[in-house]
Formats: sequence, structure tokens, C-alpha cells
Amino acid sequence: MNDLLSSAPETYDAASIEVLEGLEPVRKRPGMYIGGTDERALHHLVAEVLDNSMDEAVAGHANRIEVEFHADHSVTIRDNGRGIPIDPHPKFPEKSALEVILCTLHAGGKFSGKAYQTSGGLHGVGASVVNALSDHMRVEVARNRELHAQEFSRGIPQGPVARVGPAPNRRGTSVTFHPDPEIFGTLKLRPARLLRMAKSKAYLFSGVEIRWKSEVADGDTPLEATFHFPGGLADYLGEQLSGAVTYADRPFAGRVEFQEKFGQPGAVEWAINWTPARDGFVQSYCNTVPTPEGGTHEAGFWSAVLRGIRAYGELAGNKKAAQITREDMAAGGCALVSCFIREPEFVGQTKDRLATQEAARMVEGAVRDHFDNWLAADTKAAGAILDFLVLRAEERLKRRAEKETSRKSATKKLRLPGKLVDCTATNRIGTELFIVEGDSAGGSAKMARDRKTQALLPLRGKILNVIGAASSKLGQNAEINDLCQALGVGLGSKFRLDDLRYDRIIIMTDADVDGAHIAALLMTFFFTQMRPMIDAGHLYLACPPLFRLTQGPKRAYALDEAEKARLIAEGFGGKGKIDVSRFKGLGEMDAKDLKETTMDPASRRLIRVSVDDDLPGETGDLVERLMGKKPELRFQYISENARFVEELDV
Ligand SMILES: Nc1ncnc2c1ncn2[C@@H]1O[C@H](COP(=O)(O)OP(=O)(O)OP(=O)(O)O)[C@@H](O)[C@H]1O
Repeated sequence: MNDLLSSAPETYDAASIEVLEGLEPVRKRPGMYIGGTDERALHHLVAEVLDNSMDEAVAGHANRIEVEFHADHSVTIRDNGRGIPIDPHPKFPEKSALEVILCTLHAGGKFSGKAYQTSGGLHGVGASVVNALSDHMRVEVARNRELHAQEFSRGIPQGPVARVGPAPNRRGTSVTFHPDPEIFGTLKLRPARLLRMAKSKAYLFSGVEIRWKSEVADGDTPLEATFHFPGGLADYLGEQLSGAVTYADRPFAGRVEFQEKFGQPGAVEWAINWTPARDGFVQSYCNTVPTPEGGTHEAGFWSAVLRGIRAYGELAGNKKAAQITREDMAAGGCALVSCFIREPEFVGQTKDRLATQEAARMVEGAVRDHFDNWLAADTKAAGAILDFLVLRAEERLKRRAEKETSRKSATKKLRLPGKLVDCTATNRIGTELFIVEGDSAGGSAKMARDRKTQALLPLRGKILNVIGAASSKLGQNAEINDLCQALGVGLGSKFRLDDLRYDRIIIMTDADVDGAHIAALLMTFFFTQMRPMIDAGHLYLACPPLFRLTQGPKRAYALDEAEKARLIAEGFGGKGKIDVSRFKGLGEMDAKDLKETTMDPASRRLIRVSVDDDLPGETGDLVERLMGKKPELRFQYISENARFVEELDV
């Protein structure tokens, strides 16, 4: 006891409580502001600055934006908008508004809707976060025929804003920034990805021209290009589907201003067509910000289209139309949805999902009438789409019926590995196989599972690195054999999706670097050997939490540091001390924790693994990089990215 006392820190008093000032918190915890320090986060910096210029354009003040990628991986974004104000700020008269915006979190002109109506920016942090995370940033503002500039390093002004010359023919803002290698390591900004980002903005808002320049070659990415698309999303979809056979000659596309319909400013624009040539996809945006996880605007869109096609089927006397679900609708349906609304609510600063409830109602309301009219006007296309969707629904129902019997016979026929803890259900629907790391984790999982539908397969150690291995070696690997037997399938060309014994295959590994490594190995294995299983949406990742927070009788779980910090900052669920414990691994969680957070379908979080067909090169590339012969690349990547799964677009 005495030992303990003497080794305690000397003092723990008010002086030990740190308050991070200015932009320090951003540099300390970049993840909270840009979701990490990986490649995705790095590209997100560019999006933040570009979004500010787009907001200026959408508000009607700019019609040209230039994006330049420089050889030293710095980026310039220039617009011909109003220019960030440079006059003294009323609240901090010793500073210019420019300096306040760039050096203070939550400073911006988009809170009240006075200076902007439907902006992508809303939190007032984007520009300051980019500034904090750049070792050099220069902002130039051309206003009233004068050019002003100010420079910053890691969020600190290198001098006041100064007039640097006349600017008789120029107006607007130009931001050049160089991301800080101290934060991001070796900079890996990719021109191809930046160009895609810039080009998509031109499609999303036809009132802007985007000029692209790059000093670095990257495959067939042009070094200079100008984008302006008066046809908006219909053109964008046309480009994405170029060459593919589609059921309608012209997509169902349109734009509705909300002012007339809902009495508030805003708009929705969309384009959709169906093709037998490829799987469907949907890309959605709110105020030109991409929302890869969808949200209320997407839900409203699908709901309108689904109801529309069912109603059309009913009118046409096709009883089977009632069987069409959103899943059938989306299969082969390639859709782009973009809405502009006031005060959007996003999930997180990286704005991956739209949460504004109103958006669902507004988008559905706007699209529905138009879809009915479109179907009625082009009966040839409408009939073809209806037939296609009815067929998809029938196939789905048939598959389901087959699955119901297939598991039964498969269980009888198959020899199953000894360590598989199987479930008791006799049909495949709703069954899940958890692939767990190690035997200790298997213990709590056994107690936490639902015996009827949830099976477990503990895997020992790291599975063979399959990308490097010859396929003959694969068959000799005991862990892989067990896995194949449990799943009821063969490898590579011998893989048959119909033989799969479970509906969902869930990789459940510890929330640490080792766990991430094993999950990456397994995903690579499935990607190379059982790809159809991923394409059909059967592969998932479990998301075990890293922390448990308790406050009196209340419990909450946090996936990572950022979520923990957020819960604590929000004071969790009310008054009282918050205790935090960190799970070292799945084996440490009791069955109750594990069930609630990771296994119980009612409360867990799951990520579906999918491969983005738009980026086949990138996925293949990434798999090669992760699993190829260079362990140092892999190690660097995994330790930087607990969020690596996002790169595979899951
Ligand atoms: N290119 C620009 N032209 C004119 N004003 C700008 C420009 N860029 C930034 N601003 C002003 O600076 C403010 C702060 O920008 P910042 O990116 O920090 O936050 P935001 O865009 O308001 O919100 P978010 O954090 O959601 O991006 C904006 O609200 C806007 O008033």
C-alpha cells in the first residue's frame, strides 16, 4: 500500500487539468474533426475548402472555381465569390474576420441563414481545421479591387492580414494549403481522386464552372480540364452508365424547387435509370456534400420510386408488382440524388449521412408526382422497368425458397469442423456465422449468442496470407479448410453461392491493430476466393466497442476515442461521475456487453462489406498494397487506419 502511495503522481490538482485553447484540440485529436489521419481524411481537407467555394457559388455569388494540385502536394482552391470578409470583427476588433474564421472553431457565416441559404458548411469549423492541420496556409482575398493576404502555419498567423497590391480585375478567395506531414505522415493526395471530387461538384451545380490543373501526372488523369455541365445529374448518370444498355432511353431525371412546393428555399435534383448490365448504385449529396452513408434524402427518394412503380403495376393489372421491395428496386437501379436544404443535420463533421427528417418528406413529395407522370408518359420504358423489377422480385423469392431447403440438406450431407459451434435453425434465412478470433473470445460469444440463429467459428492465430500464397497451399491450410467446411463452399472457381450455409458471415475481431490485421486478412481471402459472397452482400464486420462508460446505472459504449470523447463532452446521460473502462479484447467483455454491443441484432452495429464497382482499380490496388509482399506498407496502413474498412468502401 505504501509503495502505491509513494509511486502515485506527485500532485493531482487543478493544475493537472488541461484546457486546450484555440486550434490545439484539432491538432491533438484530428480524428474528432476529420475522422482520422488516413488518406480519406487527407482528401477530406480538400473537400472542406472546396465546399466553402461551392457554398459561395450555390448562393449565387461565384460562378468559377479553380482547383490546382501542386507538385509538393499543396492544393490551391480559388473562387470568384465575395471574398472572405477582412474588416475588423465586431467581437474581436483587434482581429480581421478572416483571422477569426481561420483561427477559431465555430466561427462562420452559415449559422443564421443570413449570408447563405442552403450551404454545405454549417459548423463553422472546416476552414479552421484545415488551417490547424496544415504546416503552411496562405489565404488571398480580392475585394474592392484590392488584394489582401495572410499566411498561417499550424493554425498560427504569421502576421496580420496585409494589402499586397491592387486587384482591378479579380474578386474572391484563394486558399493554398499544405497538409502537415507531422499529422499525416508522407502525403498521399491523389490527383485522380481530387479530379473526381472537383468534377462531381460541377455536375451537382450547373451554375458553376470548375477548372482543374495538376502539376503531377496520375494515370490518364488530365493535367488541365474545365468542367461545366448544364445537364446536371442527368449528364452525370449518362457518363457513369456510358455504353451500358438501359431500360429507359432517357433517365428519369428532374429538379424541383422547394420554394413553390414546401414554402421554404431548397431543391432536389435526381436521375435514375435501370440496367441489366451491372449492379445498381446510389450516390447521394446534400448541399453538394457527398453522403456515402445515405440518409433521409435517399430514403425519401427510394420510397417515392418504390410507391410509384407499385402503383403503376397495379394500374397496369400486374399483381406481382406489389411484391417489389426496395432491394429489388435498387438492384440494377442506378441513382443520383442531390438535395439543397436549409440547416441540414449531418452525422459527424465529415458529414457522411444526412439526418434531417424533413428531407425525407420533401424529397419523396417532390419526386413522387414526377415519377408517376414519367411512367405514364413513356409506357415502353415503364413496362420494361416493371417487368425487370418483377423478375428481380421473383428471383429473390425463389432464392429464398431454395435457401430454406438448402441449409437442411447441407447440414445433413456435410462433415463439419469440430470447433464449429453451429446454430440449430434448419433454414438459412436469418442465420449468422461469427468468425471469432481465438478461443477466449469464443467463450463469451458462446454465452452471448442466440443458439437458434447464431453460429461461431473460432480461428486460431493469423490465417495464411493468401495473396502471396499459391492456391495449392490454400487447400493445405487447416484454418482455411475449417472455414470452407463451415461455410459449405469451395474456393475460387469452385465457390457456389447457393451452397453457403449462412445468411450472414460476420468477422468479429478485437478492436485493436491485431484484430484489424486479422479482419483485413479475412477480407482479402474472401475478396480473392469468394468474391460473389461479398457482391451478394453476405459479408459483414462486427464493430465491438473499445470503451464502456458507466454513470450510475446507465451504460454506454464507445467505438473509439473520438466517440468516447464526444460522450464525455456531452456529459453522457445526465449528472454524475462517468467511469470509463477500456476493453483489451473481446475475451475481456462479459457476455452481456458482447451481446448488447456486438451480437444482438436489435442493438449491435454491423458494417456490410462491399466492393465499389466504380473503383475496381482502387480496390484491387488497396488489396495488393495491404496484402502484398511489403509488410512495412501493410503495417503502416493498418496502424494508421483502424478505419481501413472505409477504403474498401464498406
Ligand atoms: N471561399 C469563401 N468565400 C466566402 N466566404 C468564405 C469562404 N470560405 C469560408 N468563408 C466564410 O468562412 C466561414 C467559416 O468557414 P468554415 O469552413 O470554417 O465553416 P463553415 O463552412 O461555416 O462550416 P463547416 O465547418 O460545416 O464547413 C464560412 O461560414 C464563410 O462565412
